[in-house]
This record gives sequence, C-alpha cells and structure tokens, in this order.
Amino acid sequence: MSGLEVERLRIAYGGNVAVADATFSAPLGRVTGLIGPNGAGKTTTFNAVNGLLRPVSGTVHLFGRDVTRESAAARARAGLGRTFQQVQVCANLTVRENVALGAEVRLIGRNPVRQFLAGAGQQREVRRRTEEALAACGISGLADTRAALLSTGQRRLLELARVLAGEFRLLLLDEPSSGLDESETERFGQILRQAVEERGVGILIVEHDMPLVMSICDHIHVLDFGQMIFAGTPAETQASEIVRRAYLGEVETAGTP
Ligand SMILES: Nc1ncnc2c1ncn2[C@@H]1O[C@H](COP(=O)(O)OP(=O)(O)OP(=O)(O)O)[C@@H](O)[C@H]1O
Repeated sequence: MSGLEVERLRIAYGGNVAVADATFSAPLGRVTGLIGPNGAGKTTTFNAVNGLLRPVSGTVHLFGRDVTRESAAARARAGLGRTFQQVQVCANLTVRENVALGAEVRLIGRNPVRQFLAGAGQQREVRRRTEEALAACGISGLADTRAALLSTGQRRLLELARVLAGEFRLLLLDEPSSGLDESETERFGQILRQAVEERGVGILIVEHDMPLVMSICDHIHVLDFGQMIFAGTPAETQASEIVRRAYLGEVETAGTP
C-alpha cells in the first residue's frame, strides 16, 4: 500500500512562496530523504504534510486517502508520526513514562474515560510496547531517570522510542540527528532501518548529516529555493552536478551530499 504522496504542493507565507509545486512520495517499507540547503523549504513541506500548514494548492495523500483538508490530529490518527527539530519530551516524567505516553495515545485513545477504564490487557500491551521501544533505542538502562536529566542525544533517543511505541505507519523526522554524537547517530540510523525492515513502516527524513542520509535512505528528494530539483538513489544524488551546485554555498558547514 502507498504511504505518502504529495502532488504539486504550493505553500506561501503571506505573498512569499516557500514551496513551489513540489511533487514527491515516501512509500511504506522505505526510508525517503528530503534534503536541501538552509531555507530550501524542507520544514515547511513537513508542516504541510503533517497538517500544521494549509497549502495554497496541491494535494497530500496518506495511505491512499486525500488528507489535504484534514487536521494534524486526524492525520496522526491515520498513522502519521512525527518528531520536531526541537526535541519535545515531558521533562518531569521518567524516560519510561514518556515512552508509555506514545503507546497509550494510540492504544487507549483520546477519550479520558476510556483511558480510566483501560483493561488489564491494554495496560499489559502498553507495558510491552514501552519496554520493546526502550530496548530498541538502547535506553532501557535510563528507564527510571527523569527526562530533565538526559543529555540532548539521550532525549533524541527517548523521543524516537516514544514514537516507536505507538502505531504509526509513516514517520516524519525533522533533523533527528542534531545533538547526537557520532556513535549515537550511527545507532539512530540502525534503529530507523530496523523499524522499516521489521515493521514495514515508511520514514520521511529531513536531515543535514549527509553520511546518515546516504547510509539509511533508499531514495532522496532534493529541494532548493522551494523547488524539487532532483530525485534519485543516494549514489545518484551524490553524483549529481545539479545537487552539488545547490549545496555550493554550504560545503564547509554541512558537507556535500
Ligand atoms: N513562519 C514563517 N514565516 C515566514 N517565512 C517563513 C516562515 N518559516 C519559514 N519561512 C521561510 O520559508 C522558506 C523555507 O523555510 P524552511 O524553514 O521551510 O526551510 P528549511 O529547508 O527547513 O531550512 P533549514 O534547513 O534551515 O531548517 C525560507 O525562506 C524561510 O525564511
């Protein structure tokens, strides 16, 4: 089944067009990269896919359904997961409690009465998913630690574990490796590949860390000044003269793709 399909998406802030007629897809069972220089329109595109921004024109299909007019909450219920550029965790809860939130929202639902009445079976399932996600992200040893005490890298892993504990079918990741050191980034990449291969989910990732992008993506789309300028495999993207030129001003800071 199809994951995300975006067609001729146009997004403007006031009169300024930030994304111009972008067409791309992110199928299930694949890691798809969305890259481009600073200000290219990647986060703006994510926000429109997610439902936080309304496009001027164009369509967003999720799992074969047109969700262009649907809210962010409805898209989340359909199976769209997301992390943000700024890590968002509940600082006063423990790592385990944070991760359990991800499992509870999807299993028990939004209705507080249903949460109160959640059966033992559901609670067991929440616990199982929580422990599984903690282990997958290598943070079981931190389960009882308050999130406020974690390093940025550990918070990133916590955020990922919370999403993995839920039931998303397609995950949007916005610069997930920022704040991670090299070995944490490598582990992060392995966790993502594992989720795709074992659960058949799809991932769309915006990321500046080119070694990570090149090692985990099956397919890459490149944005520049709001336009899709290239799409191809990691090897094709690395070899592309068009992509290289788009990145020229950033060679020293981000590394060329
Ligand atoms: N809230 C906003 N209001 C007005 N213009 C905005 C807003 N957010 C982004 N822009 C503009 O839209 C364009 C695309 O920005 P966007 O943040 O989507 O790019 P990006 O590719 O995610 O950049 P980065 O890699 O730096 O995060 C930029 O020109 C930016 O200045």
